[in-house]
Amino acid sequence: MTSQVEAASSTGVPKQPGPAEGESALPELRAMWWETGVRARAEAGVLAVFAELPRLLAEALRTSWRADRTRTLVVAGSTIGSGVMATFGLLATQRVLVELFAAGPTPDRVWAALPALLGLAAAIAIRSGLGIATGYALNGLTPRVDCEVERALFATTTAVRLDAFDADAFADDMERASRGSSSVIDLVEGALNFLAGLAGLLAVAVAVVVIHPLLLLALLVATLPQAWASLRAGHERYRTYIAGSVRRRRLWLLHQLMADRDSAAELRSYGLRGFLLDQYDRVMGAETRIQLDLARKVTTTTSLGSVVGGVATGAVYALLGILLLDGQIPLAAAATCVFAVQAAQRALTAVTFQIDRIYAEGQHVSDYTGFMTRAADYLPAERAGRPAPGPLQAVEVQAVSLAYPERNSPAVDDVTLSITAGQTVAFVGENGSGKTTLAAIIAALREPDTGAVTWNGRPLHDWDTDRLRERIGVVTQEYHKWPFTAATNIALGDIDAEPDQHRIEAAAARAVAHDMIVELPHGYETLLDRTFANGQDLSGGQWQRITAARGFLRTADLLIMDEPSSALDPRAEDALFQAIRDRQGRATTILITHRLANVRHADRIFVLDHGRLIESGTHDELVTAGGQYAELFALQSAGYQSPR
Ligand SMILES: Nc1ncnc2c1ncn2[C@@H]1O[C@H](COP(=O)(O)OP(=O)(O)OP(=O)(O)O)[C@@H](O)[C@H]1O
Repeated sequence: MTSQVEAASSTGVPKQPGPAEGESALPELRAMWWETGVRARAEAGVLAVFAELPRLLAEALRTSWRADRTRTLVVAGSTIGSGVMATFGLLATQRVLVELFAAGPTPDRVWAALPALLGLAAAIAIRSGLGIATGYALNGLTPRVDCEVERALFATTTAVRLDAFDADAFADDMERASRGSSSVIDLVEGALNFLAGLAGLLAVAVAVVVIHPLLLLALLVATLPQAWASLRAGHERYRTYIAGSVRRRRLWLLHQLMADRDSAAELRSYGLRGFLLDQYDRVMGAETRIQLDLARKVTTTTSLGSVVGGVATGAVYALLGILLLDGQIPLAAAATCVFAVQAAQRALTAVTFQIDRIYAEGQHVSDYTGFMTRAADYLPAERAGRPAPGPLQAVEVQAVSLAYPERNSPAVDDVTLSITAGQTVAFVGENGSGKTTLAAIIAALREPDTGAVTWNGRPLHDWDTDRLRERIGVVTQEYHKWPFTAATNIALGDIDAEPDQHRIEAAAARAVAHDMIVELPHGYETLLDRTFANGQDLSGGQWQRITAARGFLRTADLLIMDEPSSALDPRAEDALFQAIRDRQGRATTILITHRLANVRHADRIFVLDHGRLIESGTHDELVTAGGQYAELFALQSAGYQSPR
């Protein structure tokens, strides 16, 4: 275990500031750059909460307005109306009390109070009605805001360039943004409830000032300590959230490792159960200690606030008594003020709770909006009016280089080559020599740092990217197991075309997948994901056949096949390469494989080494040249010779 820590530290990965006790045995996770800003805000204290409030409220109202104008207007109108009714209600209460405390026979006093009493009843009824209207409007607003925000997030995550995913923090950034997207509705609700609470407070303040201005001071004294305490408590909670960010990622990782299907077999065969449970105990131990510490701090702060608030309220009642005895205010005004203090305390509790919520959710929403802004840097440049490319005549790779972030040497280093229509060419070379990266550049999936790739003489980025990609099929080495039926898994290869069972089966046949699919419980309609009812999984080789079929489905001018046969049995491999050879002369294929026997028929073989193109020619030419290709080929073919 110690060696693991040493290994992690020796990689130069920066340590997290002050890892909690008990976690030290776990490998260090990277410090996240986006946490720096959030942490700074979390340190900023209660005043910073108020400083941010206007921005967050504006953000919430903007989002709400965009999602549903009518409902936003209903909520705003009801909120203001409700505030006005609250003021009216308190003033009516005072009027009722004045009439009831006046001199004269009781029936006369009741009759005199009746109009004010009716006014009070009307104010209460209207306020309740407005509350119901707000509830309905908010209920309708929730799904609309959720949809608007989530749709925008996915529209962005699916549009950004592939190199975004190489950037250090992008994946974490995206994870927090998706958490943030679900906070938007909380922010909107919090903001609307906050405004409602504020309207209630204002209403009380106005009523109190009308009765006696000095009572406003009393009101403030009675309510502010509690407000401060609950704001501090909220602040503590957010600080803990940030402090636990790295730990939560570790827990999530451990959940995956211990409860995931993919790791289940290795976990058992290597006996990793105890090791992983021990890691879990350490992280959870630290988490529990931190949560207990937080609970203690929060309880202390809120208790303190309650005690101070109670004393302050007592002082206010004492002040009222003095004013009353001194004849400064009538009994009715003093009694109304007691109601007002209680109403203000209720409104303030709601307001501070909402401030807390707005601040905490607002930070997550800032993660979301911040991500959307940063992700915009990764969106492909909009260049209107670019022409659609015609059928492939030639692809030219001109002095192309690409270095991944934080890598010292380029993955592709000054490569120049050309491919003409109808050719089958092969990229070969040792692991990490840059074959996949070069293919991704040719497929317009990655932009080179320097140099250019042309399609029929014009740089790739001068063509309409979508139309260009339609002419290119890519069977990737790290294919994805899409959780759809076998037929759909193949149809994804040409998703814009009408589903055509005949075409799908033909593509499957070329990839030696047809017979295997027919034998599945529901044939082409078998769901290829065990997490669904009646779902099935396939072997690695079977998945690879489906992936190749997906590539064959599209009648692509240029088909790039990256290690399409690494998991195939000899018969399937032979049939697959026969299908690839059938394209020769009719369509263009780039083949990436370590099985050199399969590239003998290629029109041209390009040999890469540490990103550089070191040899090219036909199989015979390269063998005669006696370079790296000849050496690798000899090594591989020696495995098939009988030992001497
Ligand atoms: N997304 C990435 N981020 C950082 N480095 C990467 C990334 N993808 C590849 N590399 C690095 O770039 C170099 C070239 O990788 P590439 O996948 O192109 O090699 P390859 O020749 O296809 O390898 P293999 O034969 O193992 O498939 C390697 O050193 C690899 O570690």
